[in-house]
Amino acid sequence: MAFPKKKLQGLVAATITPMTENGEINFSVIGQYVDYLVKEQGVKNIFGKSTLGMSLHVSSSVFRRYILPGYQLDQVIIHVGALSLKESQELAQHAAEIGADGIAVIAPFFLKPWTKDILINFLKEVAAAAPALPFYYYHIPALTGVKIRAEELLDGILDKIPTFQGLKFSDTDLLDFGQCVDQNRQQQFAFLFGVDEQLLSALVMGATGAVGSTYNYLGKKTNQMLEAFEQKDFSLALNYQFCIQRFINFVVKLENSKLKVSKNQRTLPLGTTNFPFLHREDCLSRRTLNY
Ligand SMILES: CC(=O)N[C@@H]([C@@H](O)[C@H](O)[C@H](O)CO)[C@@H](O)CC(=O)C(=O)O
Repeated sequence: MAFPKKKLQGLVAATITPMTENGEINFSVIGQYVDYLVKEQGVKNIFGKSTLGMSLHVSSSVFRRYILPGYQLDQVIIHVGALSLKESQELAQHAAEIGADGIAVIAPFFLKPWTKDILINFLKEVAAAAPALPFYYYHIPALTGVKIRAEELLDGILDKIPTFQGLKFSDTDLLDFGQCVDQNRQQQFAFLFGVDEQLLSALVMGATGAVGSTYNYLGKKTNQMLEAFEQKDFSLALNYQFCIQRFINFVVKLENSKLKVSKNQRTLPLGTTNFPFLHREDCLSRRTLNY
């Protein structure tokens, strides 16, 4: 069985994909990006080929850059979900070759698995293509349209996928999430929550970490919330969560207004902007972060 160097916990940033003006991947800023995450946001794990970073469109070879020695990242998890099993297996093998610390897979979303067994068999085949890598199931039903409950999927999962290491749960169904934790207390699974504005509720339900887009720019603030929670200062933790909620609401409105572009304006594809660097100062105004 594969075990990670250490259990994946704390914050994991879903990576953006830095682009040049010409729409090419901007490899030259990746070092700076990682430095910024580690030193300014206190985030030491990344989730590559994320939903935020246009997962299915970005070549996994980009992530070779993040694994270079000297980058101070604890773990690099690479999402290897794809529409075909073969492609997903190739991505899994590639992730192993480039030295990733784990792989994650979403449910195929075009020809969807309609039972738990079909989904498990798909995941099992992908996991088997990288048998030395910890495997995470990426549950994001709103985007895949696959509504199989995570709790059902996790039932007996180690018999099928011995490398199973945890769940990335990007859904607001806290009952399902809580049941996953409750029914797997004997296991050392990582329970990584993926709805950043609800993280505090998930911590109460037993989340061991979080994967999300906002840790690119709210990592520091969210780490303060984790610290307050750890210290059992729940009132302070709640203040942080509300502050984070207000901020995300502000960013979503800002992004929506940017998407309303006229016919002649050019816009970058979703998730490929250099947003955290461009707007950080504007967004971190006292008004929005006042808690
Ligand atoms: C639907 C979606 O993109 N959810 C985000 C959240 O981090 C989300 O952006 C955040 O909670 C703000 O709504 C993550 O769960 C997704 C993620 O980790 C990824 O990009 O792979």
